Amino acid sequence: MDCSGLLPSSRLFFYQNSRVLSSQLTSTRRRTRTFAALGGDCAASVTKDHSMMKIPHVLTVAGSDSGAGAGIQADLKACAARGVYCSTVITAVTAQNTVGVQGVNIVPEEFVAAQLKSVLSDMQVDVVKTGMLPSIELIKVLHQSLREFPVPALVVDPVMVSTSGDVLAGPSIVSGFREDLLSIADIVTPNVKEASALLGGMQLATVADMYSAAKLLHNLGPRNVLVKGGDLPDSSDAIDIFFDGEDFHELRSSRVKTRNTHGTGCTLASCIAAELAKGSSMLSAVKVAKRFVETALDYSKDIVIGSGPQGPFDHLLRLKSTSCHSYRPDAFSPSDLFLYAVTDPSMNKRWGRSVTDAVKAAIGGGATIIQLREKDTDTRDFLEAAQACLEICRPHGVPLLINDRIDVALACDADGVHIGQSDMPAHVARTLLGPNKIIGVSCKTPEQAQQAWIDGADYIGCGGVYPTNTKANNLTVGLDGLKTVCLSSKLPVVAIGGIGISNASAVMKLNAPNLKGVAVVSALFDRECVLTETKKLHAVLTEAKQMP
Ligand SMILES: Cc1ncc(COP(=O)(O)OP(=O)(O)O)c(N)n1
Ligand SMILES: Cc1nc(C(=O)O)sc1CCOP(=O)(O)O
Ligand SMILES: [Mg+2]
Repeated sequence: MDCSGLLPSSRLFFYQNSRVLSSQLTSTRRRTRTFAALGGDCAASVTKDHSMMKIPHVLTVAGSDSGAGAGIQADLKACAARGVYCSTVITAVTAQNTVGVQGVNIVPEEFVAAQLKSVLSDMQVDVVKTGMLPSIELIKVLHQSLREFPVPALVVDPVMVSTSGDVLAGPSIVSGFREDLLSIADIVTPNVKEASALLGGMQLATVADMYSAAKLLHNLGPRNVLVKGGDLPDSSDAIDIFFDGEDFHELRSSRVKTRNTHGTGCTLASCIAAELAKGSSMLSAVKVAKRFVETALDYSKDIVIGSGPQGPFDHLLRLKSTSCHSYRPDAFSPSDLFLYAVTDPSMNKRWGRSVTDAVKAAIGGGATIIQLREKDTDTRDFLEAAQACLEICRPHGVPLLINDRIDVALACDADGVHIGQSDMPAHVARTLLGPNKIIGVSCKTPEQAQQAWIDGADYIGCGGVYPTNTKANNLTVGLDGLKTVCLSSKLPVVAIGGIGISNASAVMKLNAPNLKGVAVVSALFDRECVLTETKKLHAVLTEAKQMP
């Protein structure tokens, strides 16, 4: 639904420009990849043809953290890690370390206005991201500057309290956010405490409360809302609720056990801004950002900086990792394996649907990853189908993998491949695909699982858990075989073979280590309504996951 007719004029400007942004930046995105591959800033300076090269640009309007874990410093590092240029407007200078905040010096309004003018009047900013805005007056200054120099998108991180519990903006700031910023924000990213403050003290104790808060916050005007549940007690996952005004998405990542969480909120919002600047859809930007934070926290969980209770983490891990198991920023999150839909051309033909309709319906029902297993399809048709399916998957942030055909994956820039023991060896696929693509390998034994890990795979598919008619002469390993492989695997595992609504729960309740989800073909695609069957399977898996 297009509601732009109902919006105040300044908001209309943001909307129109946001729409332009993604198409404008499609070509920029490709250049960004080359830019990153060549090694960041140097690539720009060695460009020989001097043709105009627009680099995605985020302006952060936030406070300085002397300890450099959060604030402006986190934003700069996050944008650098995501390959995006970042300019800075400093609203306050804090004396801060891993113990807490020792002092705050607010920058005078006129000087914040001067910084905003300097950047916005000269540079082509794609996204403004806000952090610490310590007074209502500063919010008004920002609002006025954005009227004068409109930008394509605005990410509002409503910072009020630091991770150490120190107050960075008083309660009166809430009215500033509500009156001047939320109505022009493309996304607002409060944690539960901030969401509660923005909603007048509403109690937020459960995931259900987060859903209600997301809806209520959306009513205040932002185009999208992300309520972050990292502070909710009693949850093994970090659960965030994303709401775009029509659909909710429950986004999960594993909760990393570490003291080094200072600056996660700033980093997440900056990553969202960076991905938007590169041309991503909002949901995809949020998913990539969440994955980046999870990976950076995991990478940094044991580092020691400072002696206080809240340490910073390391944003620039990518520059330091060299092994084939090193961090790959755009790759893969194990939670993607939750509901893995694998297509089959003969089944889709039997039910009179195209592969694109099948993929659309599977995603609509909650599939978290798609594999195109188009056996016996002509290469040209396979490539066309893959390109069309990528257009469907990308806006939803759902990875698309290609079965067997590395050439097809390379040709359409798919997110990765799934290969078996008689396909190309995984280490060769890794060499061909590079570090940023997802590689899954079929394994029936612990030895194969070990080899997949050595070869640089991202996950393994283990089956057949039950007998199947979909793959001829397939060896059934059973639940016991699955458990044995899961116990030995260093990689996340997805179970496959004869799995459907009636037995998915039994598979998940094995509670085998590393088992992240189920992969299914016939239970989704050899049915009349893919959407209904996917929704049913999603519900079964969600319930099984919640069982102790
Ligand atoms: C998720 C997943 N697991 C296993 C397979 C089987 O792959 P492979 O052994 O290469 O057999 P084919 O699918 O190529 O017949 C899979 N496709 N996906
Ligand atoms: C493609 C495939 N691989 C398997 C393995 O055991 O590695 S079983 C399988 C077919 C899975 O189809 P369905 O969900 O219809 O049983
Ligand atoms: Mg294969």
